Amino acid sequence: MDVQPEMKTKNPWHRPWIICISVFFVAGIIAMVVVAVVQNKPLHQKYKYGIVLDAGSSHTSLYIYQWPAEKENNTGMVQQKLACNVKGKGISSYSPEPKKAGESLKECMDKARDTIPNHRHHETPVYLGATAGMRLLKMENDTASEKVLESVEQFLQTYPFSYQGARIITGQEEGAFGWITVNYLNDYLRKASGTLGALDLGGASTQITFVSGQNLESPDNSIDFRLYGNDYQLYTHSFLCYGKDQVLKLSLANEIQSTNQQLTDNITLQDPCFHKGYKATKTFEDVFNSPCVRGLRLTQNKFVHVGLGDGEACHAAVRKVFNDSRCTHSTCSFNGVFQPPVEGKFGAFSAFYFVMNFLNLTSYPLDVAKEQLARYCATPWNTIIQNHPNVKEKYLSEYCFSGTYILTLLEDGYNFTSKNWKDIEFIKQIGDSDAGWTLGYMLNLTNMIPAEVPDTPPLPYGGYVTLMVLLSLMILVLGLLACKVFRRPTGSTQKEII
Ligand SMILES: Nc1ccn([C@@H]2O[C@H](COP(=O)(O)OP(=O)(O)OP(=O)(O)O)[C@@H](O)[C@H]2O)c(=O)n1
Ligand SMILES: [Ca+2]
Repeated sequence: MDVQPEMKTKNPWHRPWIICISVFFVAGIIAMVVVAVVQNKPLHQKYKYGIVLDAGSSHTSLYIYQWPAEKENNTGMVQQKLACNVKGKGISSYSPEPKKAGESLKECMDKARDTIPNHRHHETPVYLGATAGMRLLKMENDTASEKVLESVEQFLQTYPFSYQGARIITGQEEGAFGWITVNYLNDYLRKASGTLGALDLGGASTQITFVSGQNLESPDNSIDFRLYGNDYQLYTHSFLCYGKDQVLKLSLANEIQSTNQQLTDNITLQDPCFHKGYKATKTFEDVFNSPCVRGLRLTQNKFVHVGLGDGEACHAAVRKVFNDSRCTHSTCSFNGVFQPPVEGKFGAFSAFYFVMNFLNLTSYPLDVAKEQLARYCATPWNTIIQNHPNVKEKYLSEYCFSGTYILTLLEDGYNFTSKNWKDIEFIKQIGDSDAGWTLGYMLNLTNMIPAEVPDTPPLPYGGYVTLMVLLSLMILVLGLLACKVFRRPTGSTQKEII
């Protein structure tokens, strides 16, 4: 019968306050675990947005960028959400009817309005930057370029976004922001170890930008940045008129002028850069209607453009668009422009990529690329059309010329060699974002690339919560163990009870 008092003393759960404390302990732990799980669960992200329109010489593209709202100042957070190609030609082509320049953007702007959540519209900045096509129009006709810009300005302001301006960006900006884009997307800016040079080829201009350890002899070619605590001295140059469409005009004009034929109707231009069997009637105006092409201003007269398909002769013809004379610096690229020797790795994008990718030449050594291109140029026009039934004939006819121009520009112009050719990577996108100047432009204008490294807590938030829960669990277990040890009845007390 004396068993009963012994049981009562040994089982602590019969004491209400112990039950109470235990319930609170367990509830506390459950609460902590729930908080940790909820906090660490990927949040339903709230994004902010920015829109940049790239008004290029050949066409306009609209880009929507997005980034997590609460991580505005963190690095590497901005991504491309949407790219929309505006139908038709570039805005500079609307100079005879400027009103239509603005309206041409409607489809893509409507798409932007539908893509970005309504409650973000009013705070979403919209920028339009125009490049070489508008630079040329401004040179030719300042009033016409103002009217085109006014037209796009007025049109963009009819949308509910935060309009931030439409302007012609400089060649230096185009080069530098392209460099920022590719280095931001590769996450090279926070690391002090190496950056990626940027090569951009458009329809009307081309840019080369890289970090050079050399003394930059010409101030026009030098840009300094301090980004994430690192200083960069960039070499950059933009060659107006050396985009692939303008160079084609330059080259045709050279060839026409060297035929020594009377420039009347129906002269024949035998062109090594077009395929054998290619024949088209073109007007002199098509060739001479640009401020890049000096000399003749013949209007309605026509010529017959006939292909010869001779890669070597094409290379010789393309070389003539570079003027190698008079370099007043220690080293030059071409046309007397200062350029230190190329250094490090390069990303080559826009038409560098479109053309080299079409020709399947993105991953060969220079010598092999030259051989393959010569073979492509020698392929008869009929075969080319049969092999690419879905490519517009105008574009198809120009790839031999464009490929030859790209190899010539890189080797003879920028002085790449077969040794450092492998340092050029032909890229379209990095992750899901297109390589180009637009992202860098927006990052700069929204102050999203700080000069100094932003202060960050030593632990990420999720890690912090997990650590706190683990520590609490450990303290709890230790507490319970301690309770058990201290409450274990000693032999003498047991005896007393018995
Ligand atoms: N898929 C594509 C897209 C474009 N192009 C050609 O590539 C050239 C350059 O295109 P792009 O880089 O878009 O030039 P723009 O930005 O319009 O010109 P710029 O930068 O000189 O203002 C143009 O001749 C265009 O016809 C191409 O061959 N294949
Ligand atoms: Ca461009």
